Amino acid sequence: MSSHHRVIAVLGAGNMAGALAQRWASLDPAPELRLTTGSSRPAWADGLTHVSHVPVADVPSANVDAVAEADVVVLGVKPHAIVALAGEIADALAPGALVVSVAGGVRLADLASVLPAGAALVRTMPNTPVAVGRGVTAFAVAPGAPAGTNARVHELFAPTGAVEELDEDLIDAFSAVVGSGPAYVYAVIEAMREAAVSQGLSPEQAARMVPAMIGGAVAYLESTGREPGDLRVEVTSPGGSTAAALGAFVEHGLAEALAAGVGAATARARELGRG
Ligand SMILES: NC(=O)C1=CN([C@@H]2O[C@H](COP(=O)(O)OP(=O)(O)OC[C@H]3O[C@@H](n4cnc5c(N)ncnc54)[C@H](OP(=O)(O)O)[C@@H]3O)[C@@H](O)[C@H]2O)C=CC1
Ligand SMILES: O=C(O)[C@@H]1CCC=N1
Repeated sequence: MSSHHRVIAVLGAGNMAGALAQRWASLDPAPELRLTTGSSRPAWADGLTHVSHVPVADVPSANVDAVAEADVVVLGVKPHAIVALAGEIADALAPGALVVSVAGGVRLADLASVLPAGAALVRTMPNTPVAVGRGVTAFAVAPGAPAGTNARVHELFAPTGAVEELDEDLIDAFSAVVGSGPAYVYAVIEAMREAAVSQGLSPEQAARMVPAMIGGAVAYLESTGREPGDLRVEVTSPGGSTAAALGAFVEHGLAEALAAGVGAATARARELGRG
């Protein structure tokens, strides 16, 4: 990480922004990280000398204090609270500070309206695997942001996994697939574990085997570059046991269920953005 990002303030270091902060805290050299929360304590930061934490319940000016001379300011609170938070810290921002929203649904124009004109503002949609450097993040840069803002975002997010610029109008759809996606995968893992146990495997065996199977399937897909449909056919002997399972998936509407879920998430993100 270059000298551009020496001090990172993470305001609202909860599940998502805290996952980003954990990744940045693990870098060598690590930036100085200043975390704020409402009242909760991010236990992962205990004992890390380059990470400070102040809850606003203890120090009402914690957000404004954390922003002073910060190179990057991450706004990590819930969508309904983010515009007020941006307004709260607007006057305290260092000139040129990169302001990063992670809020679902909330549009750049709404954030820009409370920040200094020409602020280096970006809207991002990360996912929680950023904590281990395997996230997938999309971002859109505010129209009035300085040239070079895009490169700063790439540099900041490079250690967290994949990152790509996306038209702001597509970020809600990206959120519904990739931002929320880890939850879908964990729901599948939970259901597969239950199914395994109902067929007689022990809970411990299922807990070990199911994630290893999913990791292996994804690694095989990625390392061969083959199409998932092709790899599916490779497993599915005509008239065999996999075909029986895939037939049951069609009968029970697996593809329709996934499409309905992604549609519902996109619609809900748009609603959240409207407040
Ligand atoms: N979870 C995810 O996978 C993803 C979430 N997002 C977005 O991230 C944002 C946060 O979601 P998530 O991390 O899940 O929620 P969390 O509740 O875990 O995080 C919100 C954080 O904000 C803190 N907070 C509340 N009020 C203030 C305040 N006035 N000043 C400073 N901090 C405050 C909370 O502290 P306390 O708990 O003590 O009140 C908490 O640490 C949302 O906008 C969401 O859309 C985006 C992508 C993925
Ligand atoms: O559930 C949410 O609203 C957020 C956005 C994407 C993932 N979590």
